[in-house]
Order: sequence, then C-alpha cells, then structure tokens
Amino acid sequence: MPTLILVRHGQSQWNLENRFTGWWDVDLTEKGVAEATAAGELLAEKGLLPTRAFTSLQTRAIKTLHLALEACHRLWIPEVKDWRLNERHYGGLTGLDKQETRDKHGDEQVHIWRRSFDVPPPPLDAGSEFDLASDPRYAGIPVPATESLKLTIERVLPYWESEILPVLASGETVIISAHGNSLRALVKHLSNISDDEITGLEIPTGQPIVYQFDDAMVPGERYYLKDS
Ligand SMILES: O=C(O)[C@@H](CO)OP(=O)(O)O
Repeated sequence: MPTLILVRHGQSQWNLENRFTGWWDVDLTEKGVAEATAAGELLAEKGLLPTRAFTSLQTRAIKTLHLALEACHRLWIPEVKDWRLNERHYGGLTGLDKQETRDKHGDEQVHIWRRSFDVPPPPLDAGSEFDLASDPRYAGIPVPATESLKLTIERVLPYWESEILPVLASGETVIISAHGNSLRALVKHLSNISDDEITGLEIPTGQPIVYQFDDAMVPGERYYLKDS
C-alpha cells in the first residue's frame, strides 16, 4: 500500500531564537538533531521504512532527512531536493524577532501574517541582507519576495502532483522532509481542510505524520506515527 511520511525539520536555530525564518537557511539546534534522529528511530521501531525521499533546498530539512534515514538505516535510498518544498517565504519579516514584531504591530496583525490563508507578509526589499537572488542554489529559480500560504500551495501542489504522487502511486513508501508551512500546504490538500480551518493547524517539529493511500490513490486519515 502506498504510504506517505511527512516530517517537519527538527528545531532550527531561529525556531529557538523566535525569529521569522522562511527561505533563510538556518541550521538545526542540538535539540533539532535529537528530534530528527528520534524520528528515524521511530520509523525503525514501527517498521515503516522509506524507499524514496523528497526534501527542500534548505539545510534544516535536508539534515533532518539524513539524520532520520541514518537512524533507520536507509541513507542509501534515492532522494530529490526541490525549492518547491521550501518553507513559505516570509518577505520583509525575515530575520525579525516574532515577539518584537508583535509588540510593534500587535498580536492580530502578526497572526494574520503568520496564519491567514491569503495575506502575504510585506515583501522583502531587493538588496536586503536576506535577499537570496544571488544564492547559487536558486539560480534560474523565481525567488519570491514574499508568500502567503495560498502562494505556497500554488508551488507545492504542482510539484506534489507531477513529481511525488506518481512515485507514491508506483507503491513506494515516500518520506518528505520539509517545513511547517510547505507541509501545511500539503496536509490542507490531502486532508481536505478549508481555507478557514487551516489557520488553526500547526505541524510539530520532528513528528512523523503518516497517510496511507488506497488503490485509487485516495489518502486515508492522517495520523502521527507515535500514536499508531
Ligand atoms: O519562521 C518560519 O519560517 C515559520 C516556521 O518556523 O514560522 P511560523 O510558525 O510563523 O510559520
């Protein structure tokens, strides 16, 4: 039975520092490393062993994938990295402290920027220290200046449909190591969550989420592997 495993990267340095991160490339903390390893140990313990892997172009997701695969002795499986699994771009909020931004703009405005479906944060200024236009990993890629969840869905879902779903449909056990909001985009689609309800969905770090698909590639209920 085709099985999909979703893992949000372990705690990152800016998760710890409470800073808006988005496309900025930050590393895992020690806790994040432990979470990623524990995710792989759980896969091994439950006998749910990935055969194909997908991740973003961001260090925290790539490392989480590798640590988890190492822990379940599956570092050798084929993996693909693609920018369309990146975190949503946080625009002009990138690098700011989340609490200081709340103090300045109010809780409601920050909640809208963080969790509304279609209101993007203010765009990042070209030439900002967080501008990734000249990062070689994004050569030829249209780096956005900001993204709402809606805009994130508009690049995650075509990638899901064209690159991941066919692999899954061939009977593989696919692991996707990605980010809070690129995974919210996917879960919204797979679990048929409305635009309003998605604002309340949070994805915890390092906790494998599982979907099993039937012969018609209809996903079943999602569940946390730790609860199975
Ligand atoms: O900073 C970010 O990029 C994300 C994920 O850590 O934060 P948020 O919870 O605000 O979506």
